[in-house]
Amino acid sequence: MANFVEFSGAAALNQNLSGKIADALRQGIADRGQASLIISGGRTPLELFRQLARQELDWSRVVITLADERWVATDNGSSNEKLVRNSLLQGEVAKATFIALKNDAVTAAEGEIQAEKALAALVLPADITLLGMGDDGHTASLFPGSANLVQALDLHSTRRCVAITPLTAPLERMTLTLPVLLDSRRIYVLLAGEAKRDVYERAAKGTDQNEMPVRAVLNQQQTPVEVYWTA
Ligand SMILES: O=C1O[C@H](COP(=O)(O)O)[C@@H](O)[C@H](O)[C@H]1O
Repeated sequence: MANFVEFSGAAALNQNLSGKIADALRQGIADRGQASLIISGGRTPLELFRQLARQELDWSRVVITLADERWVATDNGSSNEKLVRNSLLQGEVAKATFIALKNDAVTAAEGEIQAEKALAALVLPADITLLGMGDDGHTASLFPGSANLVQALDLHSTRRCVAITPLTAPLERMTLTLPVLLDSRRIYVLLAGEAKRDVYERAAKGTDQNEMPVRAVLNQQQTPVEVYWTA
């Protein structure tokens, strides 16, 4: 079960979490010569990414990828890659290796094979996986009730990514699969606002992963999960 940590404000949370992520990456570099970081998009992590970009470490030894991507052009305002390029992959962090999930295929389903090939460069286990959560209980792009959710949640699957068409949100997506998301030394779930806290509490009580896929991350024993929340 996840450990819930409440902060007095976004500034305190972002300062704490950017420091923890940077420390974990430094440790990965010291122990193994390289580190890997899986991050989410959406609105919540923007300021965290700006603070993380100021952390001093050897970013050239870090591989970064997204937990999920919306299948839009990378200059589209909904692109998670665009958000990450503008907020995190700046200055020294531009030396990191970034693995994009979006490619030139017209649909995410058509882009799966190419995205799988790109993800072969992702060193697992990741040092840190940073996830968010939607009001519908999705995390990454594991959306409730979506057609490919069973494949994406399959812990025995060797697939690294799966195309998803959400029922509860616009845009086709590419998501990392559950076994990849859990193949991490530590997972942080970053939440802001009372509404997300309510959703989290509902998710933490139940077991149906099809209804709230974030439960597959919260209710597992494989990987330590910290839920970082602020109003
Ligand atoms: O669509 C997405 O939503 C979740 C949550 O986003 P937020 O805007 O509420 O922070 C995000 O974690 C995911 O990466 C994104 O693609």
